[in-house]
Amino acid sequence: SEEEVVVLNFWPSMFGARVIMALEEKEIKFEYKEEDVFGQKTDLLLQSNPVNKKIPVLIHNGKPVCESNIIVEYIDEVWKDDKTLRLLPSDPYQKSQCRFWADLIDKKVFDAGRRTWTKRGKEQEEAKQEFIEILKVLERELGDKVYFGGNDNVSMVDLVLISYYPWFHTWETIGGFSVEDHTPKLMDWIRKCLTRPAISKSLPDPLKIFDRVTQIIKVHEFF
Ligand SMILES: N[C@@H](CCC(=O)N[C@@H](CSO)C(=O)NCC(=O)O)C(=O)O
Repeated sequence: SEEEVVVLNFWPSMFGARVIMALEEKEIKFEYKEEDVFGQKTDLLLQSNPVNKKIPVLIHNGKPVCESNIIVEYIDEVWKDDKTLRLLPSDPYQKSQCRFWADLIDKKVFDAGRRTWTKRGKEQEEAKQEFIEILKVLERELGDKVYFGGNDNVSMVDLVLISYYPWFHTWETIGGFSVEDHTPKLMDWIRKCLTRPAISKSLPDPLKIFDRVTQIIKVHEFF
């Protein structure tokens, strides 16, 4: 087809991963462009996202879309026919709940997770507790469903939360805890998501992330 879809990404990014997973789950062809966001940003990135200068950016027929969850909704709206997976419900109320959980995850999981490796002592302990607490809230929300999106397919909420999974190993190792111990049913959901090729092939390798973080800690002498 004449559609041109380009994604500007940075391989460890949970925000970029959910955009890639959305494209893969909906079987949309796209061109992947890696950005060295903490080094030299390309002119394409600076022109495509002049306000925040961040990845991910989706460029659809030359038009840039920024902010990961806005990109996922755009993808869901633009590519929708009866044989394409829908990532958000069409019912306004159900859609509002989907947005609520995606927003909560990006507020809480990102912040607490990051502090499990950037803080030490009491602050690290607090971050660990917060992280485990939000996972428990999410495990309760999942309940007996297979996915957050229901029993047969993933939704935007599943993609947003699973996009953090590659970071769990780092947070558990540095933080000294195990997600499995606290939220076994959420671990089952993770394993279920990872059986989906569109998800497993789009997520960065947890060990590569761990290596990168340990390098950052050494270089910045965080502690
Ligand atoms: N709210 C945005 C966050 C994107 C972001 O932080 N991108 C980071 C890389 S991943 O951590 C980024 O591009 N940072 C470059 C910079 O801050 O200059 C979204 O959801 O898309």
